Amino acid sequence: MFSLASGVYQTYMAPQQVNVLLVGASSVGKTTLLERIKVTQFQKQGVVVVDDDDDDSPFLQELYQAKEAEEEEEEELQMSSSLASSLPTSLPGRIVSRRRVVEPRRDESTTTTTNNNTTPTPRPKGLWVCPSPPKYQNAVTDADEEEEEEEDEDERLLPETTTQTSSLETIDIRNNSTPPPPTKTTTTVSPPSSLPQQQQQQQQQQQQQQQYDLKPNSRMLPFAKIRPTIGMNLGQFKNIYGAKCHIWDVGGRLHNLWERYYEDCDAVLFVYKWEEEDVENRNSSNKNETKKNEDDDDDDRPRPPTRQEQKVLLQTVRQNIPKDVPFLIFLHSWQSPTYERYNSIYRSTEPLLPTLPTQALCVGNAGTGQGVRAAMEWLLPLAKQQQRAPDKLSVEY
Ligand SMILES: Nc1nc2c(ncn2[C@@H]2O[C@H](COP(=O)(O)OP(=O)(O)OP(=O)(O)O)[C@@H](O)[C@H]2O)c(=O)[nH]1
Ligand SMILES: [Mg+2]
Repeated sequence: MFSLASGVYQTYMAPQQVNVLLVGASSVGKTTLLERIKVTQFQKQGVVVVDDDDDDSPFLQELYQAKEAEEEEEEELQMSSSLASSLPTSLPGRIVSRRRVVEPRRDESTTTTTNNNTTPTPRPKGLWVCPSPPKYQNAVTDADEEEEEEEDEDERLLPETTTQTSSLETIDIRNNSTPPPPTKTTTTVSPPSSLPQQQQQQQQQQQQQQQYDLKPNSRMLPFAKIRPTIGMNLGQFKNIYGAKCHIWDVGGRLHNLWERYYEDCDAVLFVYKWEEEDVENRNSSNKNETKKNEDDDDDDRPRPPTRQEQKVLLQTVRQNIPKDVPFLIFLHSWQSPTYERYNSIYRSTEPLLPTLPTQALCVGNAGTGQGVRAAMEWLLPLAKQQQRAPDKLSVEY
């Protein structure tokens, strides 16, 4: 009888569970992103579903307006560099996705070109640069949001001076043949004293920057407490966009074990660290200094990955994930991505741009939370939808 009742509950009433695989090269900020997600305020229910055919939907009108405004600002920027200071310094997040495809209206693109003898920024054909709705632009202050796991909450509210160590549940996957549920827990957190003081101060300053979509009374784990992942960190969330969500943050150095998760995941969040200058150039031009920094640093992190290394990893994961599984690339920019830099980011990352409706690209910053909510808002509802009707979006354009 009990099993019958539980079966009925599981089938009709229990929230859908979505397993998200969080991968990317070593030290690109995956665990930091997971920590940020823990303190981000999400909605419990699904979000507005964008109907691409409905030109009159308020969401699309908002997009058109945002695009017009953006192009006007681009023109002004080109005309006078002094105007740059009046632009917003940062945006909460943008998503490029084949799913929200709207061809630009002809009249819009022509107005931009005629007035100024300047060519508008080329956009990849059929792609939309989608800004987050304005309601996300300020940190959310709703007080009625229930918390997730109680234990998570306790950890976040610990005072900064606490000596308590573990806040990340890490699972050693090297000898396990299957992913969760967790079988072994180890600690990845160590006291911040192992980092040089100057570095700690810099990281603290970084974290004191504006925070986006932070849950009331929450504070993110300091960077200094985030250690390299040897195994897998499991993030469990009771309700994000109406789904029970498990996030599997698998360490970058164990990338040959990622494949164990491919079959069981419902969505992939690939973190790609974006920097103006490729690490490869920086390393070769400044080898001595890098060596010195490595010696100073007690952290046992490998050197940051080059663009090429990240692309190879990305390609490998993409090839092995079924096309109907939502795949979001989180372009992690450690400097808060500013308004003016978005276009250069998109241009220099063309190979990362989505080719399927189930793929998207989002620029963000795990340190400040910029873009994090937008990313999850795209990923989770789509993963839920795909679980129900897997073939709906898997057709190639
Ligand atoms: N300034 C800044 N530093 C960051 C940010 N995200 C991560 N970091 C730093 O980068 C370090 C590495 O980040 P992790 O989140 O551990 O990277 P990871 O991808 O999980 O690395 P592995 O576990 O080795 O695969 C952190 O300890 C932070 O010091 C960010 O948004 N801004
Ligand atoms: Mg990690």
